[in-house]
Formats: sequence, C-alpha cells, structure tokens
Amino acid sequence: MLAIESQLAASGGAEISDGFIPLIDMKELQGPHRSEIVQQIGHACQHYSFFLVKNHGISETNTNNILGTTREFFKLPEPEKMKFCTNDPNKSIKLFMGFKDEIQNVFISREALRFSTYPFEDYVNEWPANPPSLRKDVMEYCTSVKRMELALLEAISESLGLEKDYLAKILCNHGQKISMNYYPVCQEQDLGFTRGVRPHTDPTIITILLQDNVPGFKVLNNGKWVDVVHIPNTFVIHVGDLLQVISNYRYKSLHHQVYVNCEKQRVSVASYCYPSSDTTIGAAMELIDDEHPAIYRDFTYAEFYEEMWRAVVQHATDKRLDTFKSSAA
Ligand SMILES: O=C(O)CCC(=O)C(=O)O
Ligand SMILES: [Fe+2]
Repeated sequence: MLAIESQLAASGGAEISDGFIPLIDMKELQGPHRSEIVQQIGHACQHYSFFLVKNHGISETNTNNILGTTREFFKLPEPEKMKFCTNDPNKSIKLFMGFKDEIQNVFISREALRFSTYPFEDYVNEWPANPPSLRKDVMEYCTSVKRMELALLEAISESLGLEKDYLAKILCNHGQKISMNYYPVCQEQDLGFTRGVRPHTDPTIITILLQDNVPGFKVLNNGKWVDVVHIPNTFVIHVGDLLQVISNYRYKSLHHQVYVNCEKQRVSVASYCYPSSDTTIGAAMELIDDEHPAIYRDFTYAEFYEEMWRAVVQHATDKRLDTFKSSAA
C-alpha cells in the first residue's frame, strides 16, 4: 500500500473488496497537518474521483432534518408534488418522476425535486411550502453545506498546486442546486428491470452527497462498480465534470449510479456546486505545459448547460464534454 493510502486507511476509511473508501478528516484541515490532508484529498480525487468526509461541521440534527423533510415531501399527495413538474429546462425548480427507459428497457424509479438555493432571497418563495418545515430545513442545511463546500474547494485548489481561492473565484459564491432524491421500495418481481439512477457523472465542480443508511449508491472504481457503504455522519464528495476540465483531466469526473431494493425506501440529498452562466471554464494555466496540453477548449457554463440538455435528449450524457475537446488534445 502507498504511504498516502495507509494514512487514508488509518483515518478510518471503509474496507471494500478491492481496496477501501477514502475518508478525510476535515478537522485536520484547520491544524498543523493541513498539508498532509490536502495531499490525501488530491490523492483521492486523482485515484478514486471521490472521498468521504467526517468532522465536517454539519450537525446530525441538521442532516436528520433535511433527510426527514425529503421523506415528508415525497409522501405528499400526487397533485401537491406535481405542481413542480415541468418540461422547461430554465425553471429553477423541477420535479422528476420515475420513467421507463425504452432504449435500455429499464424503469428508472427515482423521484427527485431539484432546485436552486443560492442566494436564498432569489429562490425561497418558489420552494414548496409543504411540508411546512422544508424552507427552514433547506436554508439551514444549505448554509452549512456552503461553508463545507468552501473549505473543500480551497483544499482541492491547493491539492492541484493552485492558489487557495482558485476554485472559489470561479464559483464566485454563485450556484448551488440541491436535489432531494427518493427511491421507492421496489416490488420483488420488478427488481431485474428497475434502477434508481443510471450510471452518470455530475455536471458540477464538486457534488456533496448526503445519503441515508440504506445501501444502493455505487461508484466506478478501476473499472468495477463498488458499493459506497454508509458511514454515519459522513458525506460523499464527488469530482464533477467541470473539475475534470479545470484540472486538465488530472481529476476525473465520478461515474456513479443507484440500485434499489425490495425492503426499504432510500432518500439522499445531493448538493451541486457550479458557477454562473457567463463564467468561463477551462484548464488552469498552471496545469498546462508541453507534456500536458489543454484537453478541453474554454467554454462558458451557459454553453455547457445547453450541451448537457442536448446530451440528455440524445441519451449520450457520458459524451457531453466531448464537444469541448480541444483539437490539440
Ligand atoms: O441518490 C444518490 O445517492 C445519488 C444521486 C445522484 O447521483 C444525483 O443526484 O446526481
Ligand atoms: Fe449524480
């Protein structure tokens, strides 16, 4: 095992059949061991495309509240939820329901409420007023996630040898969307052709995922799908597509998917970190040289967003970054 892997293992990462799940202790980012932790984060991003964090500063009450609110929302009568169903990609709040994927002949059972959160005053009135606790719980949760997100963006910037505020400047305190995800219990006879979410990457800089204790979340690691076991009081941090571009392909976007089961419903809350529409995304100059030419040309987040929807329609979400490949690459 590499020295850095032993350090990561010592911090309590879970053993899995082909290795282990990297677990980062964020408390150590404040202390004298910061540079070691930054190195561990860099290693995890480069070799695993994700890591778990503990001692992140978000209270258990806060996470229990947001998971509880998510369960309550999806229990609401159908017409109450359907108010948020729309085909307009520009709507800041949108409900996704389960659907049949005719091409792959599978039923995708996830229901998700996805909405913009920051700045709160621009969006809060659009959020569901039911359950009554939702707005308060979302605000509290997103405020603490934002704090953690900033600390992670600083550490990830440093891990790439960039200025501490490099990624935060790109983000410019802008985007945050959350997706409250609900996976119903699957009937035994439907298990073979039902999935929670198909394999995909996230269109983000990073994603911060809070999962409950029901298994189902899988990530692609060295060509194999592995279960990310639930460790209480941790979050899963994913490398997203935009970090793949900014890091000039040193960190790769995480492929992940969700399986369902016949015993328990599952809920999760994903927090997506992305910049404003007019922000230019491109490889950091410091990470380009003769041996590492820029893999992607610069593009705005608006261009990327448009491409993302085109890829959804064409069932080619794994190809959405290909359009931006630079001719030199
Ligand atoms: O529910 C999960 O664990 C993952 C959800 C997910 O991949 C997403 O919301 O992008
Ligand atoms: Fe995802």
